[in-house]
Amino acid sequence: MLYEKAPAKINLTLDVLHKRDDGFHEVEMIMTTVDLADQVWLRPAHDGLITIKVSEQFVPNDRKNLAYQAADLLRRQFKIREGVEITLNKKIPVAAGLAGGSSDAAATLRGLNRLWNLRLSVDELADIGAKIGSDVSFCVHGGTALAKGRGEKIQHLPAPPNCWVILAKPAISVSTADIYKNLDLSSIKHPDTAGMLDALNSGDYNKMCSTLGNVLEPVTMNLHPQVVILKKKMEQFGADAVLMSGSGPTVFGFVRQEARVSRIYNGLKGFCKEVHAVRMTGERFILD
Ligand SMILES: C[C@](O)(CO)[C@H](O)COP(=O)(O)OP(=O)(O)OC[C@H]1O[C@@H](n2ccc(N)nc2=O)[C@H](O)[C@@H]1O
Ligand SMILES: Nc1ncnc2c1ncn2[C@@H]1O[C@H](COP(=O)(O)OP(=O)(O)OP(=O)(O)O)[C@@H](O)[C@H]1O
Repeated sequence: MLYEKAPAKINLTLDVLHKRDDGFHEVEMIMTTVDLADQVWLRPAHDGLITIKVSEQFVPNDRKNLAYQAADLLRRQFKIREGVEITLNKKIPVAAGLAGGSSDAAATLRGLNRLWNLRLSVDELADIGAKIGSDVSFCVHGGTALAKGRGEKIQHLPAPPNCWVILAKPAISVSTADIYKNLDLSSIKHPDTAGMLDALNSGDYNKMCSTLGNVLEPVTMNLHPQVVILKKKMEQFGADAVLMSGSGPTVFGFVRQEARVSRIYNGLKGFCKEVHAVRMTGERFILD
């Protein structure tokens, strides 16, 4: 049996440049992995079938699961006869804007590359991942990156300055497609992507805090006022900067002072079930 870690991501920036002819949006976003991760186990199956066992009741255990799609794609492309039993221990909140499903798919690609001895590079795996979902390429690489195109064009960046990240997910589910559909391209307030790149290149914590921005945040907030309330609470409890990740509804806050972490965490726990205090790992997956 083989193990792979599947970490969550957060968006430090998310900008939409325009809508493309294929219906997707051209994005420019800076993402980084955090140390909240699903656990993925892969066991060879000699019956030639792909099966999914998943700890979370609301996550599909059939071909709708992105990890299934990852295995299926690799099997077809490389004409593999063997099957695989994929066990997912979900730790990342589902439908949260944290790329949980995408990261499971990415971990499955990395793991099967080893299990089936395919000798593919990270870039090759990321290209295959792009066929499954826009976030999968980034999740194959991990670390910190600027993603362009649909999200699949990756440029690596230095890890963010060290701090705590408090994640809080309100008890609602958000459909990414719905949020993009409700985005009004004529009224976008673009985030300062260049400023965030400077902040990362110079390791400037305050600049990172002041250049956080996500054009999907007002869209999700408009549909789900709980996100507005959560962001305000996190600011009131003392986070240095707060933003919604991806299409939401998870909100994250940066904190440098250790003493404030438990205050914010405990304060949020009072009315929000899913709260995590994590760190940005900057950990990139490099295959040998
Ligand atoms: C919001 C983000 O998570 C930020 O990282 C991503 O942009 C979305 O990534 P994802 O969930 O992997 O998205 P996909 O599964 O590829 O697409 C879900 C839906 O979101 C919309 N979508 C997604 C990505 C993109 N660049 N433009 C889009 O318009 C499309 O309607 C698509 O049908
Ligand atoms: N392995 C998986 N883990 C979680 N959800 C999955 C998985 N495979 C498919 N799904 C489906 O995908 C939906 C979105 O789940 P996911 O946790 O990936 O969302 P997300 O965090 O918003 O992702 P993203 O940030 O990439 O948009 C779920 O409601 C579920 O039905």
